[in-house]
Amino acid sequence: MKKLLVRGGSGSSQLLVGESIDNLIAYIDPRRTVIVTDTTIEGLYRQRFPDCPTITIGLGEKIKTLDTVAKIYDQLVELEADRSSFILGTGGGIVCDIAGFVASTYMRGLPFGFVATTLLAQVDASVGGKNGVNFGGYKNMVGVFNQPDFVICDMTVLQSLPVREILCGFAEIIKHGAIADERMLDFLDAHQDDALRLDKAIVEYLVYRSVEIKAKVVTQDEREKGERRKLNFGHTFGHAIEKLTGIPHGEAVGIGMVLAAKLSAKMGLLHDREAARLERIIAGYGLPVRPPVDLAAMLAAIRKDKKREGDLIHFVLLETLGRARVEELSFDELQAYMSSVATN
Ligand SMILES: O=C(O)C(=O)C[C@@H](O)[C@H](O)[C@H](O)COP(=O)(O)O
Repeated sequence: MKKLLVRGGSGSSQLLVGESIDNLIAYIDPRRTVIVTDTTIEGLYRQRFPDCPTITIGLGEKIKTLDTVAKIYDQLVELEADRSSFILGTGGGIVCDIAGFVASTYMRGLPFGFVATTLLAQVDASVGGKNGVNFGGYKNMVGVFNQPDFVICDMTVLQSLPVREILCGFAEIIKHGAIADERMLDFLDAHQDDALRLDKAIVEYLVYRSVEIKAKVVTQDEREKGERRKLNFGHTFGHAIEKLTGIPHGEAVGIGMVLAAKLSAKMGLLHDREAARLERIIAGYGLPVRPPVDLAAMLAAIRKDKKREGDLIHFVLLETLGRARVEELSFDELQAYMSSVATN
């Protein structure tokens, strides 16, 4: 097991890559813990959870709402959870986002930790202290920055994931390579088959390296005033596509990264050959690369993005593979560049 640390304003978070869920008891006091999980994880791992009260929520992005949050508050009241309680979010990104938000707001905040059970949650969603829910159909519109005490990433639980879910995790891994480490892209290229069959050593390296990149950025800029914006590479188009089509987050981010790389090339930053290479890597990991909706619809959805300030949007571009930069673009500029970018 390898440990990393995220230092944030609200405290530090220990990231435990390769730790087993069977050692959970070393990190919590079961008498004070309430587990928040979903029906799939409860079915698969209930026997391995410590004996604690458990709140089980449904599945899918549609339940990531304030209604679900309110239902969890009701159950916490029922369980007489108080300020000495501890919330353990056990599941994928949706469970972690909701559980972290509930823990951060119930009685003005309880301590919490995560067991991240999907590849996407291990490399991204559970790390960095962004906890929140969707509102009005728009992604993560209501939330807080608040670090979990710990995140456990147990590699063995990944074996039970559906293929489509695993591929979504690879989208965020590729993103970390694209913004911060070209050698990681080389590695992803060279070890594609082993990575896709979840070879333990290969995947553990990719999870560790992703978390290392993310932990460094978040420690520098927890509240996303500058450097952290780069972690949103591919997410401006990605969130728009996710809202418009309902396809899974990682798939939408894969398409969003292809579009952002093409935009970077159109703006004279990234070489066309590099944009094409990134697209090839994304496609090689079984992810879609063409937007299933037209540009006008995506731009309309982007107008509601959190990164918009007036008529400007902070857009993450690539200068080269492994190096990102954030530019303020007006919607007119974005439309002008994108209308000459091939999207089919
Ligand atoms: O942690 C971050 O910061 C990120 O932007 C990582 C993203 O991959 C992640 O999906 C994040 O939750 C998106 O945040 P949002 O603020 O754009 O909703």
